Amino acid sequence: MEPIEESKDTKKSGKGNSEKRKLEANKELERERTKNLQNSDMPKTDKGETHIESSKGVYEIKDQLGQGSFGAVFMVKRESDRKHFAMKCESIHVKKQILAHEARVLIALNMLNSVHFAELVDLGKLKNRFAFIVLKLVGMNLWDIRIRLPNRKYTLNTALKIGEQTLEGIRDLHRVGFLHRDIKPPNFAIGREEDSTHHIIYVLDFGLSRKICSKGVDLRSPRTTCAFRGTTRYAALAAHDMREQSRKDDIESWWYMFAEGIVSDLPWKTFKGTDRDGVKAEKKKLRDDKNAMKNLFTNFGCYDQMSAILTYLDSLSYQNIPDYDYVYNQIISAAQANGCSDNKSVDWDKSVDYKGPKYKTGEAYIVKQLQ
Ligand SMILES: Nc1ncnc2c1ncn2[C@@H]1O[C@H](COP(=O)(O)OP(=O)(O)OP(=O)(O)O)[C@@H](O)[C@H]1O
Repeated sequence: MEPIEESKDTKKSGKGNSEKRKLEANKELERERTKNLQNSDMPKTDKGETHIESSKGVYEIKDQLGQGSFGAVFMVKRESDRKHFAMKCESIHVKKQILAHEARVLIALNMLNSVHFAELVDLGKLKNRFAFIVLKLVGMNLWDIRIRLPNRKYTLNTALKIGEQTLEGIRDLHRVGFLHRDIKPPNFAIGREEDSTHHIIYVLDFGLSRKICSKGVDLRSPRTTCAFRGTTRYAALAAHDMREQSRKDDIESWWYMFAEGIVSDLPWKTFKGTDRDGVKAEKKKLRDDKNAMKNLFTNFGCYDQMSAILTYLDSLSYQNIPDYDYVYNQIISAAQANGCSDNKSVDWDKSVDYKGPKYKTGEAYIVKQLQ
């Protein structure tokens, strides 16, 4: 699989080469040590630790679904009703504990009743080992779906429907007062056929999310400088410039992800995650050189709309709340121009009409009672 070059949460260093190498080697050792500690904190199914208990119920650990810097994610079965869920476990040896933060974001989102977020069903702790949250189980992520398609390409109809749902998901996250700050295809997944949610797209992973609203304040004041947050390929220009991100920057990252869904290969596809300046230059070129934008989208019949969205996003400043409905209307305009009807099937389920959720226009931008 072609990996997405990651570049998260780092600061550029002005150190000399040998010092840098030494630092890197030490960091690598430390990472290895922490990873071993973290692994030993996780449930030990091979040693008979097959059940995890919370105050609400008992979960049998089935398969491991994924691993991250935090610990691991398991598929579990709830004993009481034999339903399957995902259990995300965070070792106590993780330096930056984020699970409690993720749980807070999910609780706010569950109150919103948006379809785009996995329900948080339980949470708990195993003393001196790990904390866990239990979530609705979702299906394949958008990255894995695309790279399994012929020529790793979505049809335009599918790319536009994904654009519509992911935009709505991000808007809803903003409505409860959080930025995501790591918008990328692996952080969105479809639901599962078993519970008929496989046409719904869910937003995952709130590890880098940041609370931007508090009582009576629609947006926190920006810090003068920030560490880079996000993934180079999809990072907004503000993130490249180490500036504070706001709602518009999540939507700019969404634009790069959306554009990739349409054309498959972004001009900076082969750049390494560490080459942030190179990627930034390519992103700037899309703005400065009309032909670059034209060449990217003309064959896909949506140059006007993609160009209009990016021009609009670039006109926004830190404080502005984006007009999500305007962006959505551009997607609809592209769909109409290219004969993509509302129920035309999507690439991951070709045999039936599409029955995914429709974007709801006119929603309140900020849900005050959730702040
Ligand atoms: N609700 C879920 N249902 C099914 N699988 C899940 C669920 N949540 C997470 N996973 C799986 O676990 C993996 C890691 O989870 P998640 O994306 O939340 O962690 P992460 O913080 O992104 O990890 P990383 O450190 O790699 O960024 C996902 O890629 C996915 O495969």
